[in-house]
Formats: sequence, structure tokens, C-alpha cells
Amino acid sequence: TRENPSGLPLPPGPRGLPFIGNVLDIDPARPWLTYCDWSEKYGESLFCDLVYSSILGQDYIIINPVKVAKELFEQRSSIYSDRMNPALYDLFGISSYTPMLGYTDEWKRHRKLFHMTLRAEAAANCRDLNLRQARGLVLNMLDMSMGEAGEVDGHLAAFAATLTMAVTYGYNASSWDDPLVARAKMIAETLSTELPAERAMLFNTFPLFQRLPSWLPGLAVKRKAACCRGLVAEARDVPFEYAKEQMAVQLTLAGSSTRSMVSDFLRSHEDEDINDGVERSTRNTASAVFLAGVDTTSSSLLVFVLAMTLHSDVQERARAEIHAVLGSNELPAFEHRASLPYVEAVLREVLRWHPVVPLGIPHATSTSDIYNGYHIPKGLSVVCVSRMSRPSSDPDATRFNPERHLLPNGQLAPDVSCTSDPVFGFGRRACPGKFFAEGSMWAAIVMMLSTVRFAPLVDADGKPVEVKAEFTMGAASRPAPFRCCITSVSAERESEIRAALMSA
Ligand code: HEM
Repeated sequence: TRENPSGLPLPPGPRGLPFIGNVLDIDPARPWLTYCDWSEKYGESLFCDLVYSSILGQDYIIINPVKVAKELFEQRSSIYSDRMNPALYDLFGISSYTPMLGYTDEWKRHRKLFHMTLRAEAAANCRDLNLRQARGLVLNMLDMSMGEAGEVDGHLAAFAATLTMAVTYGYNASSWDDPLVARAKMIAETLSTELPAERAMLFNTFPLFQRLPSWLPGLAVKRKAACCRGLVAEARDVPFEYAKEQMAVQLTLAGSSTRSMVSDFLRSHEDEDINDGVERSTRNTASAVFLAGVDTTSSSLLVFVLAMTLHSDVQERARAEIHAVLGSNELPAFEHRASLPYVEAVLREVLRWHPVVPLGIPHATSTSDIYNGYHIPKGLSVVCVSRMSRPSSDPDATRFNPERHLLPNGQLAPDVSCTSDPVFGFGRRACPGKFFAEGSMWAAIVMMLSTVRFAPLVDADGKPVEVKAEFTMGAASRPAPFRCCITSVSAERESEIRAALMSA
């Protein structure tokens, strides 16, 4: 990492302490705020757009404006598409998941598979499934009398999880408690609590930790890792075997077969012998879908529910638009999407207002580079904060305002789409599930807007209980617990939905 044949300086940045670097300077709960401050202090003032820092032996550059992210991650993608792979990932058994893989042939195989099933046109095949699950979601919500965030969240997570299992394995999970879904959920929860970036770096900086026994104080994480490794193997293999068995049954019955990521792949190799390596890649890619797709989608939908609870005016305007296009009982479908620009603007604003992966996933450099007269070493972690940047020059940036995506004539501003939003990352590592994610989010949002109303709860004196726009902090960020009231907006539409679900 330290080789510097160009002799050029490293980008400017805060001076760190020996060994631990800048770890004490960072707000651990909201690191992006520290990064934004650094960007202003060291980056912008020196017209550099890059900040250099070192945390527990790992060197970082922090990039802020979208322009720079595009230049590095898109135009120089062969240098900036690697990942750091801390030793802790191996301990947890997740180093073969797509987001963790380096810029290798194995990673390219994973991305090919994602492209096959979830590229824009292929994701469009999931529309019926999206709508069906979205109908189930609103009925579950209507069956709640009032919304404890935990309960709303549970329904949103079940929506994302069942959809993901169906699209990946053709598996129809009955509920959130379904054993396959529950196992995958447990892994996602373990990883989010046990694998903060600082801990991963600590294990890399002090390899001794990896060799010490797990019963030593402070090393309980190693016991949890062992337990997680077993779950990861089951979550990878059990649904995969299910998909294979289903294909065999369908072939025997010669009936119409359910499509899924796994069955599409197996079918495309029907005439060849699939070697172990290729099958292993497919298992790993498929299990990464749940890990990367469920929490991100359900947290973004919870951001929507929070925004609607806070902004009844936005909710009513979106609902009026749906009503004008569909009347009082027709159910929303994808063919209505182009006629609902305000609903589209709401979706874009949900993604912009509070990105649920605030710092994306850091990229790493696979060779050294020179940018703007600065030396960028090989093996450096590159963190992009462009999404969280709230320039003081734009006080409007923290306001939830879908209108920012509309032209004065009410039509959508044409220059951006949801899937080109920086919230999904940049370049070759950009989120491969983004088309699927925005399709499923649109289905859920339009179905919720058309059928249920979100409002703050009312206390014993008839006053609305205050709801605050507060968020949990960390690598993944979601609304902090809040309560809301959920009511039906149209008896006709509710009964249409029940009828549609009965006949499905
Ligand atoms: C609103 C929902 C979602 C958001 C905000 C989101 C965001 C992101 C971000 C920021 C990255 C890192 C991009 C980068 O490194 O530049 C990423 C990567 C990834 N996402 Fe998503 N994502 C979402 C939904 C999904 C879904 C539904 C799936 C699967 C169907 C998925 C699969 C992945 C995978 C596999 C990666 C790793 C890609 C790689 O390393 O090459 N995501 N996502």
C-alpha cells in the first residue's frame, strides 16, 4: 500500500494518532457527519474533493461530490471496484457473499447471474409478484388497529422477505415465521449487530485476535461467529436444494414451472454438467439476495411510512392523484405508473431523504492511482458520502419534499430516475438489485397510498402524539421506533384487494 513511485503527496486529511489513526475523531453513530466535516475542512477548502484518513491501520479516502464518485467509480472502474475483505468475514462464513467479494472472476460470475435475473427487463417480469405481495402487505396492515413501528416494520420486512424468497428460489414463504425466512433473518440481524466496520478492522489490524480462544473475555464475537457460520451454510443450501427439487418435480409432471433466479440458472445449464464451482457460485449469489435485499427494502419502506405519518399533505395529494387515474375501486397496477408522476416523486424522495445505507459499501483500489495531483495508494478503502452531504448552502436538503422531482407542469423532472440515484451506489459495484428494489417499492407504496392512511396517534385529550424524524445510526440506518395510526381509506378498494387475493 505504501509504494509511491510518483512521489506525489497523499490527499489532505486529519492528523491521526500512531496505530489507531483517526478512530477517536469519528462519531461512531453517525460517521458520515464526521466525514462531511472533514470534506469541508480538508477537501473543499483545498479544492481537492478527497480526504485521506487512517483508522486502525486501514487507509481510507473519503469522497464527497457525486461528480468525483462518478469519475473514480465509473470512469476508472478497473481500479476502484475492489472490496476490502476483513478476516472477520471468514469467521462469520460470509466472505463468499457478493457484496464482500473482491474484484475477481468469482465476483464477475455472481454479477452475471444477477444480470440474468434482475436486470431492468428481467425485473419487470416480477411485477405480478410485486403487486400480489403488496396487496397482502396492506391487508396485514389493515388488520392492525394502530401502528406500533415494530409491527408495521414486521409487515414490511415480511413483504420484502417473502418477495425475495419467491424471486430467488421460487419459494412461497407463508409468513415472516416461515423457517427458511426466519433463519435468513437471524443471520441478517447477527451480522448487523456483530459486524460493525471498526470491529472488522480491529481483527485485521491485530491478527492475534483471530487465533485467541473464544472463551476469553471480549471474544464472545468468535462464539457468535461460529454459530452464524452454521446458519449461513444452512441458509445457502436448504432453499437451494428446495429449488432444485421443485424443478425436478415440475419436469416429471411436465407442468408449467415456477421461475426463479436458481431455476433460470439451472435451466440455462440443462445440457451441461454443472461443476461444483459453478454450483457453489450460484448458491452464494442466491443467498446474498436475502442478505442485501430484505433489510434495505423494508427499511426504505419504513422511511416512507414515517414520511407519510409526518406529512399528511403529501399523502393526500398522492392519494388524490391515484383516485383521479383509477377511480374508487380499481386496484393500482404497473400500467398506471406513467400516469402517476406525483407517486413516482414520492418514491424518489423517500430514497433521497433518508438513504438506508448512508455510506454505501466502501470500494477498494486494486492498483495505485493519481487523482488531481495526489497519490492514491493500492489497497485503500474508498468511502463515498455524497448521499449524506447536506451542504449548509441548501437548507432545503433535509426537508421531505417530493416536488423537488417535478417540473412546474407537474411532470417528472426527466434527468434522473430512481435507479440512477446515488443511493444505489456507482460503477461496476452498483446495486444489482436496484431494478427489483424500485419495482417492489413502487408496488408497495402505490398499494399503501391507495388503501391505507397513516396518521399520528391521538392521546386521551384528542391531541396528536408527536412523531419525530429520528433514525437509528450505523452502517444501515432506519427510522427509530415511532407509532402511527393506520386506517382504511376506501371500503371498496379494500374489498377489491381481498377479492383479488382470494382469487390469486
Ligand atoms: C432500497 C433498497 C436497496 C438499496 C438502497 C440498496 C443499496 C445498495 C448499495 C448502496 C450498494 C453498494 C453499491 C456500491 O458498492 O457502490 C448495494 C450493493 C448490493 N446490493 Fe443493494 N440496495 C437495495 C436493494 C437490494 C436488493 C433488493 C438486492 C437483491 C435483490 C440487492 C443486492 C445487492 C448486492 C448483491 C450488492 C453487492 C454488489 C457488489 O458488491 O457487486 N440490493 N446495494
